[in-house]
Amino acid sequence: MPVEIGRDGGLARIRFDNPATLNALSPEERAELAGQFAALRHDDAVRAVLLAGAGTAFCSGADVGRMGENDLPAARTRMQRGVHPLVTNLSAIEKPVISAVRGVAAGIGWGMALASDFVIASENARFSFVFVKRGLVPDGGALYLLTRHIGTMRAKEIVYTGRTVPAAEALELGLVTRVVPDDELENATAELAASMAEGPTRALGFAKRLFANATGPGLEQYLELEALMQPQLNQSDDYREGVAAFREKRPPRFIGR
Ligand SMILES: CC(C)(COP(=O)(O)OP(=O)(O)OC[C@H]1O[C@@H](n2cnc3c(N)ncnc32)[C@H](O)[C@@H]1OP(=O)(O)O)[C@@H](O)C(=O)NCCC(=O)NCCSC(=O)/C=C1/CC=CC=CO1
Repeated sequence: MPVEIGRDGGLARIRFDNPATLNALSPEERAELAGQFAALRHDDAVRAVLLAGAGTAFCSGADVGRMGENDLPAARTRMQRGVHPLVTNLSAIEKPVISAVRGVAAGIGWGMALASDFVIASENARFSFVFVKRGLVPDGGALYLLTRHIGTMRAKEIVYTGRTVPAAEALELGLVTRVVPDDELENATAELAASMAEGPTRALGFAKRLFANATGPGLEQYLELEALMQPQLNQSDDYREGVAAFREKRPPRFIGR
């Protein structure tokens, strides 16, 4: 199973486990994960959640090998049923969620980390919204979350270039909670997760809901707009080229439509 679920007292652990693709997620795995997030939300025995990746990466986002084209209605349905529940169900877990990021966190992989309450990164962690390189906009609420964390000006530079943000810069920007040496990542996150799992779960959950409503309109409203745009890009020549370029291991040659 490429997504592993484990329990340790009040702590639920989720591990993305497909190291050959840097833990990319297929559509089926995204659906499975969204279901797991919904279950964790309603499980009173769960008091904190830890997300991590197997091997050298956190998660490289959607499996590009599985990225194809859909007609407009199908692409919209896929966004609303297959991508958005991942981030809405994760954000709706009213318990502390901790992401332990080693190596790559890209695309929806970074989106899930951004939707967490704590991001503990190892010194080799690197974050990127590669969407622009595939001719797409960031989805799963990534742009919304990034803007809330660092403001529009800095978010635009990261989104428009699709560049990689190394751990040290992510810390400076306020995109991660802490950076630790690689060999301390497990201990640092286990300690934090254990203390959160022993916390006043209800108060922490309410604080989380207040944070979600502290600035601007809600994530769900934003996602409606996203679901109008990404399906249109899914039909474009530049999307086709972006996916082909990744598969053929060459830079994309975009034509602007
Ligand atoms: C920048 C990278 C993340 C890391 O680069 P690097 O460290 O040089 O590692 P690579 O050599 O490129 O990768 C090692 C192997 O893993 C395979 N791989 C990596 N990422 C993926 C992936 N996402 N899907 C499938 N396979 C992947 C890679 O091919 C290598 O395998 P081989 O050794 O056999 O060749 C870089 O890897 C990279 O850019 N990866 C792709 C990132 C990406 O485009 N993610 C998807 C973004 S879109 C998204 O997340 C979500 C959605 C939701 C659904 C629908 C539509 C859009 O978006």
